[in-house]
Amino acid sequence: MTINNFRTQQRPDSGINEQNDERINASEQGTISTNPKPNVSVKDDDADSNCSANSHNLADNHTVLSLQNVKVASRLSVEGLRAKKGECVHIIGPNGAGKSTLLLTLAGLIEADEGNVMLLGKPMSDWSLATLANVRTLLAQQSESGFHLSVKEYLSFYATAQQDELIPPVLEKALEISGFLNKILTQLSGGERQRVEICRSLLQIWPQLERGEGIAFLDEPLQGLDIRHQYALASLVKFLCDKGNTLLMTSHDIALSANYCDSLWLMQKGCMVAFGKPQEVATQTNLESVFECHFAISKHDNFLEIQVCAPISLE
Ligand SMILES: Nc1ncnc2c1ncn2[C@@H]1O[C@H](COP(=O)(O)OP(=O)(O)OP(=O)(O)O)[C@@H](O)[C@H]1O
Repeated sequence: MTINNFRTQQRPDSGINEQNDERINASEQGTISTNPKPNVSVKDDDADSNCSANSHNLADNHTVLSLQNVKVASRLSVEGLRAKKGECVHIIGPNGAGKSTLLLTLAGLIEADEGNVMLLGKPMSDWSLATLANVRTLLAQQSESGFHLSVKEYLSFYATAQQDELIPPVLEKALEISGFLNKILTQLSGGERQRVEICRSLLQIWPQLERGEGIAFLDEPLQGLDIRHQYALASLVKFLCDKGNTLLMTSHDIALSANYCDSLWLMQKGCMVAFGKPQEVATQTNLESVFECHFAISKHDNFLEIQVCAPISLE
């Protein structure tokens, strides 16, 4: 298949990025074994429910995304959350906590069994996937394309005709892709590949991101990146949010997330156990309870330092 033929058919990864253009029905296996009893301090007063940080007031014009009483099979149960325009949200929690499930539900790719998910004031069920693709973008985990294309060919599917450069300068600065534009996708290293996928996902809605009207969901974008590119990506995400875009990303780097987000969402066993300002959520009590290991937290030059400070016992 030639590139031109290909272009008229579909974007090369459309089957991956939009999950075969079908919303996943939530009634699948997978269990949350027990309701978590997070011995954590959530910032709201009435936190008696095992599985709830409190609902935000959702009646706010600046709300881009919100959900209420959402349940996804036995994988996710969240009472109320919202993301405001320009907000940079990082979602943390142990493996299997429900971070990806929440992200995909908010992105409209998993249909909730119960509850309401609203995007820009409209119920998620009223959005077609085709329209959604123009409003928000998603970097899924394992979203690598296996096509025999060069990086340049691959990214050109996502660039708009109005773009002066294939890769806008700010993306190039953070992701540094131009050095391997002519390489074939399958011949890139894992981290290079991830940088291309991040670029691809942002190019998909670049005009909206430039106007400060974009919404992006990035599932573990730091995966595979070296430390400088991790922090460059965090800066890029923050930069885009400062322009008015709303970005949500999952992360396993608690320290990075706590320093680079406006709101930190902490999940455990399918539930949101705390959310809000990073220094209020990434507390020693919360982190030790959820991750079941010892943390040392300190602040230097306004930078939160968070590290595991004792070996994990295997006995
Ligand atoms: N397609 C699926 N069908 C059924 N259950 C699933 C499916 N995908 C994930 N699960 C289950 O849902 C729960 C939450 O998974 P999810 O991928 O959202 O966690 P996560 O916090 O993103 O984890 P990780 O940090 O490992 O990526 C887990 O118990 C998982 O086994």
